[in-house]
Amino acid sequence: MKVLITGSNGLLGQHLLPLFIQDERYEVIAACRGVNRLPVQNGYTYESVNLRNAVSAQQLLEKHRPDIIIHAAAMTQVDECERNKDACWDTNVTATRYLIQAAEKYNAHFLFLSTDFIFDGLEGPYAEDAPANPLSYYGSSKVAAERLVKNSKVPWAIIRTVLVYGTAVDMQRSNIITWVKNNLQQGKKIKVVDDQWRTPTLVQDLAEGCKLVADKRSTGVYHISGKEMLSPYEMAVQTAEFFKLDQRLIEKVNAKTFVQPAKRPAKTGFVIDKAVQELGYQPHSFAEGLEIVAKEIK
Ligand SMILES: NC(=O)C1=CN([C@@H]2O[C@H](COP(=O)(O)OP(=O)(O)OC[C@H]3O[C@@H](n4cnc5c(N)ncnc54)[C@H](OP(=O)(O)O)[C@@H]3O)[C@@H](O)[C@H]2O)C=CC1
Ligand SMILES: Cc1cn([C@H]2C[C@H](O)[C@@H](COP(=O)(O)OP(=O)(O)O[C@H]3O[C@@H](C)C(=O)[C@@H](O)[C@H]3O)O2)c(=O)[nH]c1=O
Repeated sequence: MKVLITGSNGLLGQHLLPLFIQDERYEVIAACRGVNRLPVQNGYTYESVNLRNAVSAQQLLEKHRPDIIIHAAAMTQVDECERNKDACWDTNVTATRYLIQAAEKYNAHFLFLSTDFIFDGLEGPYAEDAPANPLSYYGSSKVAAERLVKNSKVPWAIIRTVLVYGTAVDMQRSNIITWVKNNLQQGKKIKVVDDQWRTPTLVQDLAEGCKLVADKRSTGVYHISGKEMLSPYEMAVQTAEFFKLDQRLIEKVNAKTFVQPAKRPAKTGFVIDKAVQELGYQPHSFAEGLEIVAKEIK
């Protein structure tokens, strides 16, 4: 069984690869732009490709004809997406369309990664059937890409997740744990909001959720996230406590004073009952997640 993982240099991609490489049922193709940044360099095929290029995307699938495509590649810097809408659309929507068109030629199973940012955050936590109403351009691009997936002719699954944390090699963007830890360790003050709510997701749990969907060839929409609802402020305090760092450096702010270029939905978070019941998905708690991340950082 051939599986293609796009965005393999990214936070999720770097944790998906080892899961599939160690499962001898799968032949793994990793695809990303630029050089392969993965620490493990054998046991799979790496393809350097810019998925915004239609011919490259087409040729990637024609060459390998993967049975399963896990499309994790995206432009994930939400504020950058607001400032550079064309790049955001080209990467998150147009590249997805190219892959779907190529997959339809031989009916590959298409697994698409999406986000809680498709919701407006007025009524979280959200189940899979909640109506989308994105506040950011990034969120809108994911709504558009989901629509392409849902209207495609291939068997598809959409995995939505929330505020992913963990470590990876050469991460292009920090995440809440590494951001809080690095700043406090350097004695820097940080302003953290206490009026946004998320169900933060350990990257290993998200990777496991994707593997469950792939193994079972499940189709439909699944919410795969952590199980606890926390504010970034609570996450920051728990991170400081865990790493024995100075909590006085954490200044509690709210959306009135803390403004980012792209509007964030206030209260998202996911109801994960469907994934638990249908897939056997079982995420770690945030405290367990901190333990796991701490072991990786050492
Ligand atoms: N992180 C989070 O909190 C959440 C993530 N998600 C979704 O999960 C998925 C994975 O996220 P995550 O791993 O954190 O994202 P990352 O930003 O860590 O990784 C995304 C990867 O996609 C690659 N990529 C971007 N543009 C292209 C392109 N044109 N051609 C080929 N590769 C490209 C990037 O390459 P390069 O390394 O060169 O930049 C990067 O390796 C994404 O679809 C994201 O929207 C959903 C909710 C939350
Ligand atoms: C940078 C920063 C963030 N925060 C809060 C805001 C937010 O709730 C949380 C994370 O903020 P960031 O801007 O780092 O991350 P953000 O862009 O909000 O993360 C999003 O990424 C995309 C890919 C997704 O799909 C979403 O699920 C979500 O994970 O931390 C602060 O309170 N203070 C700060 O200085």
